[in-house]
Amino acid sequence: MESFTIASKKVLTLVLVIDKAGQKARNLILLGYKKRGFGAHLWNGFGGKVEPGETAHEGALRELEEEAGITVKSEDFKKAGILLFQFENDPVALETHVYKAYEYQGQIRECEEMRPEWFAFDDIPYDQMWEDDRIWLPMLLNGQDPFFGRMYFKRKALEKETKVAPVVNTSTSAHVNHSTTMTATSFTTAQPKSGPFAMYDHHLEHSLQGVPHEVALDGTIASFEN
Ligand SMILES: Nc1ncnc2c1[nH]c(=O)n2[C@H]1C[C@H](O)[C@@H](COP(=O)(O)OP(=O)(O)OP(=O)(O)O)O1
Repeated sequence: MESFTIASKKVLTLVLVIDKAGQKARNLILLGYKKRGFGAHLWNGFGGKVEPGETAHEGALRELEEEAGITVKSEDFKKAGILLFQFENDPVALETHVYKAYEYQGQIRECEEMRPEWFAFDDIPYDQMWEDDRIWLPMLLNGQDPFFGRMYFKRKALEKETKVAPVVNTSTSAHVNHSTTMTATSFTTAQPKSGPFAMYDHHLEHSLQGVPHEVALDGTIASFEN
């Protein structure tokens, strides 16, 4: 897979907060509707880039507070795995550290980037999420973690501008050229499913001896966190 070679990577975090309701009520997961930026118009966990000087654990807690308004005690925060996202013809991979929490403190609130909402486990909006989520999220919810996944994405064919057919104005019989141009943004808004990327391939490993801590540039696990 020549076009998926990694030269460098960015470290990101992704946090899933779960409310285990007990036997009678339904288990719930907190997702956020991303209002802007990378992955806009998709539901996702909370997270973002790890800042210089931060560990992934610290960055994940910070992003959860910024995006959902809640805090989690370090001891209630569990590493669920690493997902390495690679994009065709893009040498920068996204090494995403995934965490889960069953307890939290504070009031959940919306921010300018994310709109949080609880979903029952059997009502998760997978058709409005990144395509890889339906592969690993059920594993996380069933306690089949830690996992390590490599997900390969191809950019959808959006670079070329798409002309919409001219419209005939029947009242005047005039041929009005309303041809418009579809941009990546309008495509994403109209068809939120998987955003402007399509998943091309994936490899998922679990039952690892430890939780992956870092991924080497050749895509293999560099070290474990125990
Ligand atoms: N494919 C896929 N599946 C599931 N989750 C993700 C992906 N790709 C991703 O990037 N993500 C997650 C990982 C992060 O939680 C976010 C992306 O973070 P981003 O919004 O770019 O980071 P911030 O630091 O918040 O960004 P700005 O504040 O700088 O806009 O999506």
